[in-house]
Amino acid sequence: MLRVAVPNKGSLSEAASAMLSEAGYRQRRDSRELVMVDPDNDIEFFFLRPRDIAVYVGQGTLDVGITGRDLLLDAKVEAEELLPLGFAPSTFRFAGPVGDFSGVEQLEGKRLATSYDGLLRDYLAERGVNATVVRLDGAVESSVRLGVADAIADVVETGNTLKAAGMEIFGEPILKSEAVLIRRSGSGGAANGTAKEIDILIRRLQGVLVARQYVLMDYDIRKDLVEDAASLTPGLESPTVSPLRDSEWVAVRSMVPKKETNRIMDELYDLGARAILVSSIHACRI
Ligand SMILES: Nc1ncnc2c1ncn2[C@@H]1O[C@H](COP(=O)(O)OP(=O)(O)OP(=O)(O)O)[C@@H](O)[C@H]1O
Ligand SMILES: O=P(O)(O)OC[C@H]1O[C@H](OP(=O)(O)OP(=O)(O)O)[C@H](O)[C@@H]1O
Ligand SMILES: [Mg+2]
Repeated sequence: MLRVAVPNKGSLSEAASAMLSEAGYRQRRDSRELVMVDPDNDIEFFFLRPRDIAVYVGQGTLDVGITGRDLLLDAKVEAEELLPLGFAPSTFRFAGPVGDFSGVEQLEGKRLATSYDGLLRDYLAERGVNATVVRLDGAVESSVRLGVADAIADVVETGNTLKAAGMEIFGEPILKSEAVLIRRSGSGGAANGTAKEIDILIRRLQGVLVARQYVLMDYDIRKDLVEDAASLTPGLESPTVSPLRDSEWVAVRSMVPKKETNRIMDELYDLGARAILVSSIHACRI
């Protein structure tokens, strides 16, 4: 039975369970449940703190897990990313009181508060900056006002928390993060059964990602324009072209990135396509 770690609380929890449900796995109904078996899929879910998930997976206690890329790298464990999952995007950045800092080099000798000290120490060491790292559990934005630090390194999503604390970001982003599926490093040679189960999980999650990112587009076009139309909607492999009763025309079906739906419809219409229909993809295997 495959053992999978899922975030039990915080920014990743709901979206992770939603994605697993969409991929056809049973998820817990009560947020206090710590373990849940999905017998139909021969898989067991363990609901854990996202920060700890890398530790369990790194130790090999659990086969795979969902956590943040930033949390994975901060934990410094023997675990690696298998698949980015496209939710919980964030950036790990420096911030300080408005006007105080403009670059990382100004951090020499300063005190920096963060909840991600592993990530921050690596970054400072790579750039040869000597600063004191103050490890805090959360509400890091308050540390400067309260005199514990001169600047911070923290997760920024909308930037609203920083703004409310009278701070601004400076320097290049330290890390761009999102939720990721992880496994123990070098477990490519895992027991055959487990490797196969992990492959199925990955394929199912990829199916959800594609269903979320693509739509299905159908349209009719005159036969002589089909090559131009196909270059607008190349699809993943190649568009399906079917004959119509009117032999001058064909019907085309293709997958299109959801974000580009309207631009592509406009361009197809200008080209001469008609009856352009868009439908969502419920599930798929690529
Ligand atoms: N606005 C956000 N605040 C915090 N983490 C976020 C945010 N958006 C995305 N994330 C990502 O979520 C993960 C952190 O999840 P975690 O549950 O530890 O934090 P949290 O939501 O701040 O929970 P808590 O503060 O209650 O522990 C990281 O990978 C982080 O990059
Ligand atoms: O850029 P924003 O959209 O404002 O989001 C980022 C903020 O959200 C998180 O805090 P959280 O609410 O988890 O509190 P915490 O600091 O106690 O973890 C994070 O640590 C930042 O403070
Ligand atoms: Mg937090």
